Amino acid sequence: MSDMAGAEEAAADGSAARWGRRAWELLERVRARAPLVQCITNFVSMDLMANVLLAAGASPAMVHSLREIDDFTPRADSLCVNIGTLSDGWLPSMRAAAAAAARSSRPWILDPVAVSASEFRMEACLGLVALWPTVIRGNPSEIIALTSACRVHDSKGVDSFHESLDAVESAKSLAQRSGAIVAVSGATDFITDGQQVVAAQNGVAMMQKITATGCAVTALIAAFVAVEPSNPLEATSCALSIFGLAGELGMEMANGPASLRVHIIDTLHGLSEYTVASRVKISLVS
Ligand SMILES: Nc1ncnc2c1ncn2[C@@H]1O[C@H](COP(=O)(O)OP(=O)(O)O)[C@@H](O)[C@H]1O
Ligand SMILES: Cc1ncsc1CCOP(=O)(O)O
Ligand SMILES: [Mg+2]
Repeated sequence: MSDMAGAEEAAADGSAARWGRRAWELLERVRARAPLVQCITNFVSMDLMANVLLAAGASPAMVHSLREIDDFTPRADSLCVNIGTLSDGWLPSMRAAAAAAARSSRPWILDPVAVSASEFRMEACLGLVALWPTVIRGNPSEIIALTSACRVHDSKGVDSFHESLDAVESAKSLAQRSGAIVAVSGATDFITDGQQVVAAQNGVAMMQKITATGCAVTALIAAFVAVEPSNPLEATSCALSIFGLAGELGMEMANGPASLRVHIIDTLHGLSEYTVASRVKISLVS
């Protein structure tokens, strides 16, 4: 091996080791502090989202009545807003909670589920993006559609019909315009602040066959950002990688999507320092 190749490998190893330690540090912080994560989310995802947050050590609360926002949102450590089953009744709560979180300097995270499915969803999301989300996490089709503010008529609803790499430029542009960290999930998750791009490469394809895994990882990001609000780029990258790692290890015991769902929750609960430090795959792309 040449000196240069050796130095590059050492640098890559050093960076991988640093991300492994960082992911463990933030998971430990979530376990120690049990951040209260307010979730205004779709009916499909409520159970998985709450269980993923609990398994990671956070404290979920599905609180969505407009009449509770002023009392509750400023006391939560972070807020997760998910438009998966959007209705006229819930949109004012989402707006009020996002504004309350921003006012009380609490991080809040947006999941623009199926944003291109209707004019109603797109307008709602654009309005929410204007309320300064800390992070926006979507699948590639959602991030591309939201960035161009366009309705894609061959949309597949909540599932993506693009690869995550296809959405990196859109993600950068959305991050620059919104001031949010933007995360695109997929075989490789890409996370950007509009300048730097980080890749998180844990996960298994079977995770796409379980409804609400995307919603659940967005809530996990909310928990990680709650304990590391000053560096949402790193917190988001670590949350995505840890969730993917739970998927990888869970898949070793699973027979299909239903048992994988259970094993993801169990694995997340039991992750050890050694496993996280040695298996997290995060790298700076640019
Ligand atoms: N092909 C894949 N290989 C590995 N992990 C994947 C793959 N597709 C999605 N994931 C993971 O599954 C989770 C949900 O992502 P995704 O399916 O893109 O979101 P959504 O459910 O919102 O469409 C993420 O943690 C992501 O990293
Ligand atoms: C099936 C479905 N329909 C409305 S919301 C929802 C869940 C979407 O979950 P995810 O975005 O994590 O796949
Ligand atoms: Mg989704």
